[in-house]
Amino acid sequence: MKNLQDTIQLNHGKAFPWLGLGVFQVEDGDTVISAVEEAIVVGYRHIDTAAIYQNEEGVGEGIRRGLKRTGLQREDLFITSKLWNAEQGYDSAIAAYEESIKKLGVEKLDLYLIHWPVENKYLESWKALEFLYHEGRVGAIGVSNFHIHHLENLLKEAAVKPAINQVERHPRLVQNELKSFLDNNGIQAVAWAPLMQGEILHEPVIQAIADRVGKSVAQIVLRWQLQSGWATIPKSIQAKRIQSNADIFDFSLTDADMAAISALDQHRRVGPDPDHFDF
Ligand SMILES: NC(=O)C1=CN([C@@H]2O[C@H](COP(=O)(O)OP(=O)(O)OC[C@H]3O[C@@H](n4cnc5c(N)ncnc54)[C@H](OP(=O)(O)O)[C@@H]3O)[C@@H](O)[C@H]2O)C=CC1
Ligand SMILES: O=C1CO[C@H](CO)[C@@H](O)[C@@H]1O
Repeated sequence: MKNLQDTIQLNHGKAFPWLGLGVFQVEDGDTVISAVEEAIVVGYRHIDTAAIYQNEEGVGEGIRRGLKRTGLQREDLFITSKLWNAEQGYDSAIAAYEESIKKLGVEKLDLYLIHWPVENKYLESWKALEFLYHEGRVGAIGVSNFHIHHLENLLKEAAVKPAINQVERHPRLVQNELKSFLDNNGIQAVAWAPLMQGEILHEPVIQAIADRVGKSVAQIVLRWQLQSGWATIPKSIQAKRIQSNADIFDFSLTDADMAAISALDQHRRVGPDPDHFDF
């Protein structure tokens, strides 16, 4: 990937940007409106939200303002939202999708994800997402927080393969086994908490690479994500960081840098393990 507008061809749906803006814990209203608008102005083309973030209305307004300022069209952007756990099931998933697009003020989403693999519910929810996809009401469908065993179970039943699996991934949780499984099945890997929600930003091994390359630790970590084949969605509400997190296309990490960062793996999560999440 050479620039911020570079994309990945998913197994279905439209071209998917390598880098997007995440908006978890971003307050609805002015804060999320400004962050989304700023991101679009500096060149982001993907916004990742979820019903549970309770900011879809502000995200929609930020998108409209960003489009106005840049002269871009809705189809130039990639918008993702997610089905919350309480709404899993066939009819409830369809109703939740309708609610999300209404709040965002868009005709359809480019990608709708099952947020967590709620046991005994996610297969039924997937059938609802397949229905929306076959009807042309959503551009692509995918999953989030699915372990290999959830995916194996889903793939046995699915008529449409998930386009992506969005999971926690950073230098303390490298997820190589899952990545190989996704590669073998043509499913794109997407990293959430790519900066470990800030926890990885003082790591000396990465700091040394950052000093040598002349980039920040955050930029090195985000570059490591992309160079290892993971698309990603860092969150920031600060204009300078939104900008600098996207300024990662003018350098490359060496194989030794990549290996040194991956060697920091401790299989450590900042979020819940999908197998033990209290739904
Ligand atoms: N599918 C799922 O279950 C989940 C999905 N997600 C998605 O992934 C996105 C990213 O993950 P998230 O949990 O937000 O964590 P991130 O790893 O993106 O970290 C965000 C934190 O890092 C700070 N930060 C961002 N950039 C910099 C920088 N350059 N220098 C220093 N600090 C920085 C932010 O603060 P500030 O804003 O002040 O800059 C914020 O506190 C979410 O926003 C959401 O869209 C997240 C969790 C679960
Ligand atoms: O995306 C996420 C962030 O918000 C949720 C909780 O409120 C998490 O469960 C989820 O993974």
